[in-house]
Amino acid sequence: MKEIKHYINGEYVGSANGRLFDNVNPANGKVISRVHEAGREEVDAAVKAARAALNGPWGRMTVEQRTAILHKVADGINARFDEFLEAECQDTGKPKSLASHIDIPRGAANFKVFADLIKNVAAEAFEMATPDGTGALNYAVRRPKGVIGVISPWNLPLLLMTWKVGPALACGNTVVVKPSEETPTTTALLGEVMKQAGVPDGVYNVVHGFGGNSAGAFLTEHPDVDAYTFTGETGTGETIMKAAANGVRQVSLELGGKNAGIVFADCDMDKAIEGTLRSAFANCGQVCLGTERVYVQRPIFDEFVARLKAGAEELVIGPPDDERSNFGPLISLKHREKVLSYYQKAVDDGASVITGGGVPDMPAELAHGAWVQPTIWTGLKDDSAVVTEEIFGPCCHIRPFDTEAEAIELANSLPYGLASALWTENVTRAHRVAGQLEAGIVWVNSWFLRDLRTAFGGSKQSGIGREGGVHSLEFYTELKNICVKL
Ligand SMILES: NC(=O)C1=CN([C@@H]2O[C@H](COP(=O)(O)OP(=O)(O)OC[C@H]3O[C@@H](n4cnc5c(N)ncnc54)[C@H](O)[C@@H]3O)[C@@H](O)[C@H]2O)C=CC1
Ligand SMILES: O=C(O)/C=C/C=C(\O)C(=O)O
Repeated sequence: MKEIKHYINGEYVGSANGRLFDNVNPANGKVISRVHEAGREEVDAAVKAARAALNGPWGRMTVEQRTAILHKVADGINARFDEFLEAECQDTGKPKSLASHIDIPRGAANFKVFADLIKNVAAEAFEMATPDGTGALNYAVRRPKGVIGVISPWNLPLLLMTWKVGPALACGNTVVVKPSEETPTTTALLGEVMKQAGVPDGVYNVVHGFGGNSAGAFLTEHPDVDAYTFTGETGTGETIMKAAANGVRQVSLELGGKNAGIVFADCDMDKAIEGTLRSAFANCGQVCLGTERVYVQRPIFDEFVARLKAGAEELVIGPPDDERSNFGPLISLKHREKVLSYYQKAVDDGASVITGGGVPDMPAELAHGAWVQPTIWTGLKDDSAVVTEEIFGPCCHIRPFDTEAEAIELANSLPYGLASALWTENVTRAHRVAGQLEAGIVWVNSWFLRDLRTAFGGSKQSGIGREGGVHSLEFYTELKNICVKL
């Protein structure tokens, strides 16, 4: 059986504690590899290697040298595209048709975009008057923040890990990555690409393991990490923030959501249906930006529900290699238990199940997979847990509304504020409503349309800080002001 080891100081190493855990393909329940679980010893070695590389070859490189290497990393991912695709789809069970268009290309793009950006962002300068009349010049320079702890989730493993590692390295930092225990493979594979691209040893380190009382906690408790970037559940974000408070380390947190879609009667129905189908069901609903609450203006409510139901029932449930499949399993049987508990709760709370609500019949070879049906409900009260809590599954509740003000109030009613999707052909209404939604990202007549230069992150309990474009550079660098008396 294949073993997945830590990548520390440019070498693949096993755990001194001898502990390994299973990596399971959620499409069929088969163990695909055994993964070394890091103890404090490996985490410490990874942080030390990262510190040494920061103070050594990586820290001494010019921006041009560094960014040329990061372009080679992107090229290296593309050169081994099929290997990354296979690994990502085995770990997650997601359709290759999805991962080949989103996960793997974005893995490469995350290095290219930030390598180019760092070369083209100017820092500020201010001339000032002084009492003696000679004046002074203030100018700012950017310096790497240091050793960055990267803790990443399982839903878009390569995409979300490189979304952090790309800009962190472009800015001259070094990293210790703790990928999700569910999806260790592409993060491990990236070590080989880094080595081949000429990234000095110690710049990119990977430790595997779980969260609490394991690699995740050991990393956030390590005193020699300068900042943490995390994507995942809000509760985990709180735990990481508390650990980072020791030593006053900065955090960038992209957390949970319970995103609203608002569909006005003046929308283009075809676009609204297509976009809502993707936002509710893509990646089996395991996208933090996904829509789990859909508010539809009353005159088009029945038609919208009927058409979304028809679309959901046309999804092709199947394993990654099946070219027709556009709907894979959940990440694990454990996660399926959580999702199914909400499916049951919806029924208990009196929902009308428009479609789905259970587990699909699958052929024998997939019977042990974490399959679940795409599900749509109507008729729940606004305070049902199904409508207020992040489920992170392929499901949505649709509720009618009458006025624009009511839709805005409903959308803003929860403590989350990650993303919203708005469907209307009235451009004035689009701007008016978008401006009032309490969310870090608002899509109008689209969903998951990403320009990597834009600010990305959540408001309220959906996160702290923004990444993307110059905002990533803000987080991954320290701005130092130098004041020169002339
Ligand atoms: N992209 C997103 O917004 C994601 C949201 N979730 C949400 O979180 C729920 C639970 O899924 P999990 O995988 O358990 O998410 P999680 O937030 O616990 O895990 C994400 C990452 O954090 C690490 N982690 C967990 N506890 C930690 C700790 N105490 N210290 C340091 N690192 C820690 C995990 O090992 C993993 O690498 C899901 O049902 C979903 O609602 C999960 C994954 C991604
Ligand atoms: O496009 C991105 O950078 C991120 C997309 C999705 C997430 O952040 C998520 O699902 O957590």
